[in-house]
Amino acid sequence: MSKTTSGDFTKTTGWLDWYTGPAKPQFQLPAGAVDAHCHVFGPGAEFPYAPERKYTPCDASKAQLFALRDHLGFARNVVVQATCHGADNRAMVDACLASGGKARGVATVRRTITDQELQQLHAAGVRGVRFNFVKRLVDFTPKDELMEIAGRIAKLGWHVVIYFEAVDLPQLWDFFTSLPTTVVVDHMGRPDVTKGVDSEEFALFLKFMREHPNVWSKVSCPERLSATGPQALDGEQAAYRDVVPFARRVVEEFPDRVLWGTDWPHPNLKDHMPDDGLLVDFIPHIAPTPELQRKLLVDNPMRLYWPEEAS
Ligand SMILES: O=C(O)/C=C(\CC(=O)C(=O)O)C(=O)O
Repeated sequence: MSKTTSGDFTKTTGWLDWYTGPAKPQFQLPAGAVDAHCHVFGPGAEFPYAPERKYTPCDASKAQLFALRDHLGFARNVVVQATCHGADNRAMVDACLASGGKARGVATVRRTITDQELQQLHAAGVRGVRFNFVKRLVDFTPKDELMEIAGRIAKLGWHVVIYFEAVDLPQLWDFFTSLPTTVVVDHMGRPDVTKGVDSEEFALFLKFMREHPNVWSKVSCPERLSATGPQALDGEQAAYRDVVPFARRVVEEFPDRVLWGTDWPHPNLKDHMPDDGLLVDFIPHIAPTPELQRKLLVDNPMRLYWPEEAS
């Protein structure tokens, strides 16, 4: 059944709604596992979508996110501000506050934010800001504004999450490598997997991580990166095989600097919507040992988002 968008909003034409009734994963997540990349959308009637947004999604509430967390076997979430909410962080903050300490957040902020507002975000559970360079999602923000924000949030012990396409890494390199914080790359910098894991493009990404110990990567979103599938649908236990070598390479070379997340509710997918239970079953293909799984799903996200509890 198609899902709705409440308030004065109409979903973008062709919008794919998140999957209803996901499978129970066959892979059993380690105790304390963190879904370190997911979003909430609205609901629009309560938390209006931003005027500058590039898409209007179906609603995806905090209650629906928490139900998915429990169903899949995660203990915690990191809720990342989605561009459809611009720099209005209220929906993400509301989810963090309602989670009883089980969610932390990544915000989008402008240079006009006051120190007091940053403190309020911190108190709500925000531990990072996201800088988005994907042109179909956001308008350009000057780098001096971003660097100024990075300097301010560094003082709070936060990190910067960056989202970009692989072809843009060379031109963004100098900016990224001068950021003063831990830097977390979304979705491995979106490699073109048809070029192969030994391509120059992916080698540059690995070099970026190798030469900069403050750079981490989310090895998430195979459903976005895959060219040949198979899709995580209909019980498929070996989905997105073309993405596995990329994520596995990153997990094995940088086991202490990787994170994983569902990316629920999967904004802007074009051809299919994955079954989130089967997406979880992707994890042992990229992190084949219990030790790698524990680092990816528990130790690393706890160190970054709940350092006061990390062992
Ligand atoms: O959810 C993601 O990570 C990826 C997105 C959406 C996004 O980043 C956003 O709207 O903020 C994408 O590739 O369209």
